[in-house]
Parts: sequence; structure tokens; C-alpha cells
Amino acid sequence: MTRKTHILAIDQGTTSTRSIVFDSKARSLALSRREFTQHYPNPGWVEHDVEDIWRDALDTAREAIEQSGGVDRIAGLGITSQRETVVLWERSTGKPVHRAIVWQDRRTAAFCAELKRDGAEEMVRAKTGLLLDPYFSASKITWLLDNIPGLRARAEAGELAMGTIDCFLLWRLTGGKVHATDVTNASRTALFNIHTQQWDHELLALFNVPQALLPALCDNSGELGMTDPALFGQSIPIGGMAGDQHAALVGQACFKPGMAKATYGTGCFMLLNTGDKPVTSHHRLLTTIGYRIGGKTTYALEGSIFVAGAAIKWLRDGLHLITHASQTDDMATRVPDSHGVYMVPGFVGLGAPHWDPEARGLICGLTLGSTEAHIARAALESVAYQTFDLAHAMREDGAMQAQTLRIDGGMSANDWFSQFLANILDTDVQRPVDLETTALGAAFLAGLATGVWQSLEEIGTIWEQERLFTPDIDGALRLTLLRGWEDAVRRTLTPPHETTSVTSARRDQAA
Ligand SMILES: Nc1ncnc2c1ncn2[C@@H]1O[C@H](COP(=O)(O)OP(=O)(O)O)[C@@H](O)[C@H]1O
Ligand SMILES: O=P(O)(O)OC[C@H](O)CO
Repeated sequence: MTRKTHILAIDQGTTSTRSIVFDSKARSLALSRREFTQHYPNPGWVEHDVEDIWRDALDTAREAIEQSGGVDRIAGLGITSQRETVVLWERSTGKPVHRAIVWQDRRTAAFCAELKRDGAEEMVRAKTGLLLDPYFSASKITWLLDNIPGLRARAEAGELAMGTIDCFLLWRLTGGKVHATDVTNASRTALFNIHTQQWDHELLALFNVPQALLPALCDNSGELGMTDPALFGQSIPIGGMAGDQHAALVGQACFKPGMAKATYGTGCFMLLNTGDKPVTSHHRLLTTIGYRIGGKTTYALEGSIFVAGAAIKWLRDGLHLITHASQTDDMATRVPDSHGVYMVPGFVGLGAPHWDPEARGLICGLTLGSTEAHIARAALESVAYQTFDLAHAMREDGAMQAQTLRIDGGMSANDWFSQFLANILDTDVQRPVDLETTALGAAFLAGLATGVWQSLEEIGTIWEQERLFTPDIDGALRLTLLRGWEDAVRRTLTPPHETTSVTSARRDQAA
């Protein structure tokens, strides 16, 4: 009999779906990837057709299995996905009742503001570690139940199931047998209490979400279900599941308190391992579950930036300045600086640390000397500046002592960006050999459950650095650049907001 030592990971991201097969040395044997259509039915709205997502998940998984030597070698499957995005489907048919409302969607901004005015934010923050913002799943579920005729009654009658993308994929992969989500994805819904690790009745009442909709809760690694044998020719044990950013924390082997990673995909999400205690931020960062294995929880502090690679995608698809994202590397190198141009990519509002859902993007400092290279460079720089604001907030919270940051995701392939990031953070930036860290993390979780790897310690020894970027910038220039960024952010925020990055004086002191 063929020894089963390969692990399949399905990584369902905001703009693309990938399936990768890894061997027991965590080497990628086969990768299949598809970009899918984004739907923008109204300004600030973002939707996904979940049948597109299911088709791509299945097709890419089948291709990767085929290219890696067949299903006989596959020991287990790990699922990871974009978080917060909400799907409602019929339990009897498995059919979605609406397109998924995506994490970037701002349609519930007014509802969240109303809840905030009613004084609900403190309770939400204390129980969930999150804020009252349209980013999280709960208000999106409320919107669907209140705006699509008949849905609330059907939900209350137990006819419908709710899930984030991980949960929907698990349901479909098991042929409708398992309705469950893992605790990391649950921790992003604003309905899950991160302290009791259960769905919370007070939160369900606040958002008016019927309990009958909710999935069961599970660890990130374990016996989560078996795939329907009709899908891949034989059943595969599903051994791992996690939100993509949490999977990346595992894929980057950030297993010790103080270790941090930032994943640069559509958005950028920086997670810092805080160990077995949840840390409450005083700078509007999120407290979240890092991972839970064998019932033991590791917490993380998270800074969420809504637009990172999406700004580069906009240069390509919106402005037609480039035809491929990687061109920005050369363009940024071509000019000595951004010529005073700043971009604040608030296309879908601003996330941490500002949390301003009504803010919109801005390019400032334009002169007749500004060129497309300056704009491309400003777009890359904006992602580094936003990361600085997160790292700074983590330091102010006393949580980040580490002098290195591990990076991954599509945008981290950009050498110029990675060096500028190290310069602006004044921190060493480590890039691993495999930038598909999210999928690797899901594979690690599945491999732990199926005996391919024995422990997190063993996984830690597999992580391998490809390149180290060390800071190489004049200190005074760095501070001037940061002041320019702070000024640009101030212009972007909607009135009564103030920049929540500390004042220049305090930051100069800290920097
Ligand atoms: N070389 C590059 N330089 C800058 N941005 C890049 C580069 N390659 C990819 N990107 C950006 O990274 C994003 C894709 O990363 P990926 O990790 O696949 O995202 P997601 O998981 O959110 O779909 C796109 O938004 C793209 O614009
Ligand atoms: O698709 P990504 O990689 O940008 O990640 C999306 C996040 O999970 C949203 O919270």
C-alpha cells in the first residue's frame, strides 16, 4: 500500500482560491490557483458568488491531487479561508440563499454606528476582543435576515445554516454531514465569546441572530470530518481548519509569545502571539484566538489593514498603470523617492488603529512633476506605513518586544516593498522560502491530526528563511516620511476622528 504522507491544503482567499499539496518536509509539490469574480453591487458593497468559490475549491483540489501523485498519497486535508465573510444556505439542499457578504463590505456601517451610540461597544469588546465595525460577520447576518424577504422566518424555523467560508466548504466537502466552524473563524463573527469559547446569548440578542443558524465549534486540528468519497475518488480525513491569518501564524511557526507575522494579500493582517492569556489593547487592536489545539488556546493580538495588495490590484485594474503587480518593484526602484506623494488606501474605510468605515481613499502631494512611478511607489509605501501604525500600537500596548517580523502573502514577493518595510519599521523582516504560508499553516494543522507531524516543536524546525531584510535608512529621513504619512491620514479620516496613531512628539520619542 502507498504510504500516505502528503497533505492537501485548500486556501480560499478574497481574490483567489488555491489548493496546494505539501510533502512531509513541507515542500510544495503541486499548486493550482484560480482568481474569481468580485461583485460590487453598490458603492461600499462587496459580494462573492459562493458557487464560484465551491467550483474553484473543488477544481483546484482535484488538479493539485492529480499533479502531486494522486489521492492514494493524501493523508489529510486542511481548510483555510478569508474570514468574516458570511454565507447563509438551505440545510435541505445546501444551496446558498444569497451571495456571500464579504468582510470588506461596508453596508452595515450605519447599523454598527447606531449600536455604538446605544453604548453596546464595551460589551462587544469585552466578550469578543473585537470592535463594533461592519468588518465582522454579525451585522452582515442581521442585514441578510432583515433585508431578504422570508429569510428571518426560515432561519427561526431551523431551515437555514450560517457559516463563514471555512464552514461552508466543510459542509460541502463532507456532503452536508458536518456543520461546524473552528474557534479562530468563530472569533471573528462578533457572536463568539473568546473567554468562554462559546456562542454568546447576549451577543446573539444584540444582533438578533437566531441560535438555530449557528454551526458547532471545533479545535483547529483534529478529526473534523471525512470528505464525501464521490469528490476525490476516496474519502480524505479533514484534520485542520483555521481562518487564513491564524493559519499563517501557524505556517510562520510563530509559536512563542512575542513572535509576529504579517500577511500581505488583499489586506494585511499582523498577528502577534501573546501566549495563553488574551491581551486587551488600548490602541484599538483586536484580541483574537491564535489557534486552539488539543483544547489549549493560544491568543493573539491583531492589527487589520483592509487594503494592502488591493491597492496594487487597483493600480492594475482601476488605473491601468501596470499590467502585472510585480512591475511595481521596478517602478519604485526607478525613482529616488515618492516626490512627496502619499496614498492613503481607504477604499473600504480604514481598519486598525483608526476604525473609520466612512473614510475613503486619497492621493495627496501631487505636482506637475508626479509620474506613475511616484504613484506606484506611494501605493507600496502606504502598506509599509500602515504596518508601522500597527507595530507601533502593539509596542505601546507593551505586547511587542520582538525585533523581527515574519512576512508572507502575494505582496511580500516584492523585494523593494520588503526592504522599505524593514526601513520604516526599523525592524528586521524575515521572508520564508514558501510565501504560501497560509496554506502551509492549514497543512500543518491537518498533518498534526493525521500523524504526518508530531508536535508544534517539530513544525518549528521545518520553517526556513529565504531572505532577511535589515533596516538601512537615515533616521531623520524615516521620521520625516512618517510625519508626512500622519498628515495624509489626518486628511483622510472623517471628522470627528483624530489619528489614533500617537501624536508626532510621542511617536518621535518612541521611534
Ligand atoms: N510582486 C508584487 N508586488 C506587489 N503586490 C503584489 C505582488 N504580487 C502580488 N501582489 C498583490 O498581492 C495580492 C495577492 O496576494 P494573495 O496572497 O494571493 O491574496 P489573497 O489571498 O487576498 O487573494 C494582490 O492584491 C496583488 O495585487
Ligand atoms: O484574503 P486575504 O488573504 O486578504 O485575507 C482576508 C482576511 O481573512 C479578512 O479578515
